[in-house]
Amino acid sequence: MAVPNLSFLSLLLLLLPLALLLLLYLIVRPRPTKIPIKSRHVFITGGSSGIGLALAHQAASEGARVSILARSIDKLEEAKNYIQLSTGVDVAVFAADVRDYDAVSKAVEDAGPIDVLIVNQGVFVPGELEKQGLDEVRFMVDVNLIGSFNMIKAALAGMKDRKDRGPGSIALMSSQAGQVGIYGYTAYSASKFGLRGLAEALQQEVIAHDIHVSLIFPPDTDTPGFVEECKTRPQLTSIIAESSGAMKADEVAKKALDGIKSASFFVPCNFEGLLLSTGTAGMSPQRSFVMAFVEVIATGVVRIAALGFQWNWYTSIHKWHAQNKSK
Ligand SMILES: NC(=O)C1=CN([C@@H]2O[C@H](COP(=O)(O)OP(=O)(O)OC[C@H]3O[C@@H](n4cnc5c(N)ncnc54)[C@H](OP(=O)(O)O)[C@@H]3O)[C@@H](O)[C@H]2O)C=CC1
Ligand SMILES: CCCCCCCCCCCCCCCC(=O)[C@@H](N)CO
Repeated sequence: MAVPNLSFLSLLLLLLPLALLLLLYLIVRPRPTKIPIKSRHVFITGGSSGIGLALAHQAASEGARVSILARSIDKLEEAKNYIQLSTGVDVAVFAADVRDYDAVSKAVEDAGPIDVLIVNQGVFVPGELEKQGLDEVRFMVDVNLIGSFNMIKAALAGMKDRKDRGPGSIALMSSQAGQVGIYGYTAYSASKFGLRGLAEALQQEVIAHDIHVSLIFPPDTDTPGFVEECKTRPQLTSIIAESSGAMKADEVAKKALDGIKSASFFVPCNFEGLLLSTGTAGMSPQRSFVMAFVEVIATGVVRIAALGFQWNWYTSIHKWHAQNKSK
């Protein structure tokens, strides 16, 4: 009697996950798709430094027509020369501040219709809110969040009008601090969490036009901006951010471009990022039925890991305060 029961049980154990996989395969929306890069117009904001420059270099190497936008014309020219020397590709440069809608509109108009828009510009001034001026708070929200609205708003009509030029992409550079709030990043995290709401709503609005939204979540990344940030970063911010290690700009750019090409909505960049994306999947769209399966199966365990990280971070915070009573 025990033998048929056992084989029935193992059959069930095999069939249940298969049935779940089949169900998820049938229901995941939007449907998976691919975004080609070669011979297409890739427009990158903040493309003169760090992650944006690495993205511009990578896209140019893959045969894209690349445009970069940032404020400083000197840094733009330097980036242009560097990419020209190492890939032979001539990159178009546009000097504009993303906070200036008219300037950004003019740049988009001059650049011509965009196939892949990478909204990557960002500023980060770390510090406890109590010590931070509201001008600094506004600066981060303006550049990181409102600047992204300006950019998308300026490019959207032209992108929808692509006709038969193939699927389009709008990618937003968030941060792991846009998935979990981190000490010293009240304004920065708020600006990056804002991008998630923007991205989720926008994806629903542009899917009928074959435009696909990606949200990229890098950990600390070695860039000129990061070197600057580290000069004033609170010790506790560094202690907590270290949980996810650090990456090179080229590594982040590669992950980001791969994520854009596979039209992934969430684009984590390292293993901790994969855990973080699984743990914060919530109501975000998921195109991959395999990743959806991982999310469904792993959510409980990942939540335990998340609580473990919070335990560790709060322990560090209490310890730090005990050792620095005067501050
Ligand atoms: N480095 C890191 O640790 C991480 C970075 N990120 C995010 O990645 C993105 C890029 O960061 P990173 O490469 O480190 O930054 P960098 O400071 O190295 O480069 C920032 C780029 O954005 C441009 N930029 C800044 N402000 C504006 C503005 N108002 N209008 C137009 N362009 C602007 C800069 O040029 P210019 O100054 O001439 O305008 C530059 O090209 C940011 O969104 C950041 O939040 C996410 C996670 C980690
Ligand atoms: C469920 C388990 C999760 C496990 C992993 C959690 C690790 C989170 C670490 C967050 C680090 C945030 C760094 C932000 C970097 C950044 O954006 C600044 N350098 C400014 O640019």
